[in-house]
Amino acid sequence: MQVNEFRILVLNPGSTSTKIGVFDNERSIFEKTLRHDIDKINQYSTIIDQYEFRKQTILETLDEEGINISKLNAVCGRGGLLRPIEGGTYTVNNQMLEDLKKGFAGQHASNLGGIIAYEIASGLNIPAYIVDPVVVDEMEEIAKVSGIPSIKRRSIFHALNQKAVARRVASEFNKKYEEMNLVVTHMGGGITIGVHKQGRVIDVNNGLHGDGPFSPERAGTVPAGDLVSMCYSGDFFREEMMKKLVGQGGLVGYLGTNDAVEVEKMIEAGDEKAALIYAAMAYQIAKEIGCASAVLKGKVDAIVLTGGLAYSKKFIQDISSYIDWIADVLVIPGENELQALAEGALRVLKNEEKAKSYPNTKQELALESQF
Ligand SMILES: Nc1ncnc2c1ncn2[C@@H]1O[C@H](COP(=O)(O)OP(=O)(O)OP(=O)(O)O)[C@@H](O)[C@H]1O
Ligand SMILES: CCCC(=O)O
Repeated sequence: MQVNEFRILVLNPGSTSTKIGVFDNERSIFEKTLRHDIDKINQYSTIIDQYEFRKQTILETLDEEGINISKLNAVCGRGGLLRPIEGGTYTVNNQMLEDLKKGFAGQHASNLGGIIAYEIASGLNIPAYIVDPVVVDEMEEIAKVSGIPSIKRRSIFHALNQKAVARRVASEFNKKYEEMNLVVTHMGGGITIGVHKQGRVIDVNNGLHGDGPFSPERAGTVPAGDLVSMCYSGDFFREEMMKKLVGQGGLVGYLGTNDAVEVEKMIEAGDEKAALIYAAMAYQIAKEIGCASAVLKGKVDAIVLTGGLAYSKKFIQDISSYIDWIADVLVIPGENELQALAEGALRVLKNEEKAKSYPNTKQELALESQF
């Protein structure tokens, strides 16, 4: 390593895997997806209980790969369901650890990111960070009004990938992220459409709890009156209703799979129901992009499509046919979350940005968990 080069370990825990990477500055020198046996995962009653097992698996893998962790300068994990905070790189502190452990805004595998990063980093006396967790909240007040006074719209979305992709697009335009107006659509297991106005995501659908287009495994917005009737029908427990929204909604609910590749095979084989549902998912995404463009009053520099579904030419064509009159449509398939974590930590290590302290404000600290 040269002077001014920083070695960063990055960790992105997902529901059945943990993606890890080691970066020398922006350059990846090692990346691996550690797949966890589903029976092993199911032995633990909560996500937090998986902490020791996942940490050991990471450390053993680094050892097997001959990566000497004493050479690390920082560890950076994907942040989880914390209090709503603005985007950026945060130092993992005691309040954050407490909120991640109890799941301040719910249980999510990414809650483990900050905890494991902290545990590895503190043993090495180096800093631990998280970057752009799913609860990044830069929404304007007007966007939070729901129509029922006791319900506030919430910002839960693919902040890490959306912001990384938006920065990349800005640099392709030779501009700063803060100079661009972008509509960024992440299309994975969940789907979120963010209105990026000059470096802030001023409106976005809550991709986790039933809002926006339906997705491979989530229901998105559904007719509210019918949902209330189902809840009170006596036919379903609360957990069953929640699963209809997250896990068993969307493509899973209609077609029994969350795999869009599989759905495209069904369509090629002449399955008309699959064709209708897949077309409806593209239609709902396009409608949401239209809404996001209205928030920007039509001043949209580009529409960006990213996430796993962006690998599908058919799906991209279908969405584009509704929205390409609004602005150029840029396609950046997949997600680059490990790179984004490394870059977030690096901006701080190089003193280009100051690490933020969690929580940022007294109002954030005063919030009470609803979970
Ligand atoms: N080549 C492809 N063509 C069509 N669909 C694809 C292709 N590759 C991946 N997908 C689909 O993308 C979806 C998964 O996307 P992704 O991997 O971004 O999700 P995830 O990481 O599990 O969830 P999330 O992005 O919400 O965190 C699946 O429906 C998968 O079938
Ligand atoms: C919407 C938050 C990220 C996810 O899909 O789990």
